[in-house]
Amino acid sequence: MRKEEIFQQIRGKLIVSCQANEEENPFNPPEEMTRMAKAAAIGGCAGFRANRPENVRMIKEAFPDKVMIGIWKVVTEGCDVYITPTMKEVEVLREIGSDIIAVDGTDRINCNGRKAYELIREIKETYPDQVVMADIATINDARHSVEAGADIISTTLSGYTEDSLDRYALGTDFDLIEQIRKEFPEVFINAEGRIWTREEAKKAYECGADVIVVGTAITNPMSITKRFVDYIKK
Ligand SMILES: CC(=O)N[C@H](C=O)[C@@H](O)[C@H](O)[C@H](O)COP(=O)(O)O
Repeated sequence: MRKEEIFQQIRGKLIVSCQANEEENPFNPPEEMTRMAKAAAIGGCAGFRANRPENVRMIKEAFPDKVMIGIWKVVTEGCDVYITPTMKEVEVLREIGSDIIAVDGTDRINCNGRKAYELIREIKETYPDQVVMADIATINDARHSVEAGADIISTTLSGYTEDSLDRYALGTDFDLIEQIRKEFPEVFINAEGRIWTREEAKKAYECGADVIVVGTAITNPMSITKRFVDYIKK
């Protein structure tokens, strides 16, 4: 899919992140995750975000016309960067039908000793037509990622990096969406991370997002249950 076509298909819509990374999660097998994706498709989502080749492949095969954001989380000891960290993962995700590939766009040091956002430039130099989403945590990350050539800036990592940990408790990072929109009026923004309600989804758009990704609140019954259980215990 071409970039313009992708943007047109997802602008103003909902993308559902279909991930069940915990071993004990009953939706962990790709067949189960694809079933979850089917439910999201029937509900009207415009695309998916999926982790690991087996999930990306199976969901894309089931829904070839919907936009797929492919990621591959690889955890390396002693390294904070885990979302699609190197070209090796990028090559595979491209092969199996990721319309968009999301990578870490922070300035943290990757397992290969380079800053994470530098991978964006490498992807764009090797595959100029590949649409790249930069998962960032701060406005500084957004600056680096835009300069490196990212097509989409996503708030995914706000609240999860050392320099943004204080954002976690605040829920969706609306301030960051606004900051990015103000500084980069033309950039395509994805709001992602801790969107739990329809009101928050709407607000993300009002703050300047072009698209939103919702994960846990839709596709993780384990976390949804725990949230209720913890709350009524209080
Ligand atoms: C920080 C990190 O690794 N985020 C991941 C990125 O793919 C996923 O674990 C999230 O579920 C996804 O971003 C959607 O967010 P939420 O589940 O909050 O709607």
